[in-house]
Amino acid sequence: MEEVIKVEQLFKSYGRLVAVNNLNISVKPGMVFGLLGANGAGKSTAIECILGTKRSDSKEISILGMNPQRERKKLFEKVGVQFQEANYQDKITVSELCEVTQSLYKEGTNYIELLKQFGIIDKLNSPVQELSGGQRQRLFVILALLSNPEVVFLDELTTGLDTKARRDVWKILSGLKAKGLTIFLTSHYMDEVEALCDCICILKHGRTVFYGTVQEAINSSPYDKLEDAYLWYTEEEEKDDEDLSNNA
Ligand SMILES: Nc1ncnc2c1ncn2[C@@H]1O[C@H](COP(=O)(O)OP(=O)(O)OP(=O)(O)O)[C@@H](O)[C@H]1O
Repeated sequence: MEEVIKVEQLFKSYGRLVAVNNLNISVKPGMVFGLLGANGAGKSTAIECILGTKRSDSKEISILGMNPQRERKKLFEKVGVQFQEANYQDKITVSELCEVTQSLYKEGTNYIELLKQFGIIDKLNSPVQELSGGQRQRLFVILALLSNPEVVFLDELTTGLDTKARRDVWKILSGLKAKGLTIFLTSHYMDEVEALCDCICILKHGRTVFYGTVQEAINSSPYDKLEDAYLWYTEEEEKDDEDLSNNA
């Protein structure tokens, strides 16, 4: 297969607000792809449209060659999704939530091993509600990996994690990538993007303002650090707009 994720001319609006405007994405097997942009740029909307959980207009959207709306059940055996907040029963424990989630899939992976890798094995019998924000975040990444997926979508992967936990998550994901996992992530942390992403797309008000590698993003900007280049891409248009209005 040439592309694990293919998106052509994706448009999504909420009433008069155009949240995603002509988005094109191509993710090859084993690649880590990062969708970046400020709050409200359209990242979560784009992910939901790609996964088919939100309706959109597009020329084509496919994951592993399948249409996410038409081939939902088959597709979700092979696709992991990390939710920002999962729905779970009040008193459910970590092991119970892992069991319930795993039971949704034909093939599963060893969640005990994942809990160990992600450093929350001591919480096995704790209610999910009693986990700290960072521990819960790690649990949601684990849940996304339980089906032993070929591709995983991670929305704001390490938000709320401490420095060591972030590094640990990066290491685990790099290991999974080495085994062939394709990863689609969103992140607000440029160090994370530099550590993980082979290709990035920067959105601004739903439009793509940069698409390419981290190095290309830096090279095409006046800066030599990704964070500065990223801010330049996301702020430049506003400067132009201001110039235009000043000259008007
Ligand atoms: N259900 C909705 N109805 C109306 N507008 C929405 C809805 N969901 C999102 N929006 C708007 O669409 C735009 C894109 O939102 P989206 O959540 O996709 O951004 P994001 O890039 O994921 O932001 P963040 O980094 O804050 O998570 C925003 O202006 C948001 O207010």
